[in-house]
Amino acid sequence: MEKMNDNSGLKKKKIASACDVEALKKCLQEHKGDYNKCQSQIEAFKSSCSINNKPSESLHIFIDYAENSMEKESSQVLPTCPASNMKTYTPHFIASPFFESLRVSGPDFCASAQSSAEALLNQSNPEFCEAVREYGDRMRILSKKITQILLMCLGKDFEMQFKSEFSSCEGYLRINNYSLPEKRVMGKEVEGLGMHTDMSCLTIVYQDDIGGLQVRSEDEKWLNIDPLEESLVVNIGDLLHAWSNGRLRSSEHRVVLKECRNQNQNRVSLAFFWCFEDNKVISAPNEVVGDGFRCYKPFLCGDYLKFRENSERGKFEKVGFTVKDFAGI
Ligand SMILES: O=C(O)CCC(=O)C(=O)O
Ligand SMILES: [Fe+2]
Repeated sequence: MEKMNDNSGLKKKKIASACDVEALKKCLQEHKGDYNKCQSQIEAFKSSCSINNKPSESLHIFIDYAENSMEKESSQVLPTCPASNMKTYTPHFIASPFFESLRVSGPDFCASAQSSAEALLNQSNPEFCEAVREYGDRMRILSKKITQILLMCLGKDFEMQFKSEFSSCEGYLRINNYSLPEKRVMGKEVEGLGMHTDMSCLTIVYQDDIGGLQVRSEDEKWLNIDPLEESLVVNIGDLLHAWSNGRLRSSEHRVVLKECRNQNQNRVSLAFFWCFEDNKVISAPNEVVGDGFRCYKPFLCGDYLKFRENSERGKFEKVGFTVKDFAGI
């Protein structure tokens, strides 16, 4: 029997601080990152450290607003529409005939949302601005926490790299709107967004209840990532893939437009991309490469983004260019 030696005779229970990740860290280290073996620590971490990810009331206003503003935009003739010159808006046919997207950038999500609202609708909307700010700020906090956990999974003391390598990361949000094709061939899948990897460290996706997101497994099978209430999807992007020398694998994914009961319903998703700053040189630290081969040449983050912007996009069955094409050795 354990000896109690403090005055009260009771062993004091360690109370988890706001975000005490020690237990999880220890478990992941002991089991070399195998999270299946750390379920109880993960549950404890979730309850002590998670932020409330349930889309708030204001987020619904924000999604409705985004849908309405994009419907208005897409019904206009693009060459005469002032917003068609807007760098933050991706109209139909750029990535896919059924996809359009509005970008809102940090660190000041509110200001960015405000200028998009003004350009799209010629009016400001404080509610929209506030909802985007709240969502963007929460996603930034969540991205940092997830990155810290991923670094722990790489091995002992890797989270020490967080401060020096990731502290200048910033995020941007894409509000994606997928319309459904009017004519459909039964049983034929329709491409909403072609196969691609994200140009981020990581991406956090909120999808509505329609579904359609698919991720390609290592053995090249497409897995449906079905919407789950109160859940977000996290993808590792190309920047973290290169920084970790391929140990954290960038996910190949796409969006399939499904048969839907209500054909008038659009699919909406919010993708938050957490990225290195443009002028960061991305080079896997020696500790990360270890005894293995270095797989990527050091490169400037902004140069990779330019390369992707100017190169062929992914198709339904073929992934577009990735960091392997740009910096692979
Ligand atoms: O709409 C989705 O579920 C995913 C969107 C996506 O992959 C992207 O915007 O990069
Ligand atoms: Fe993506």
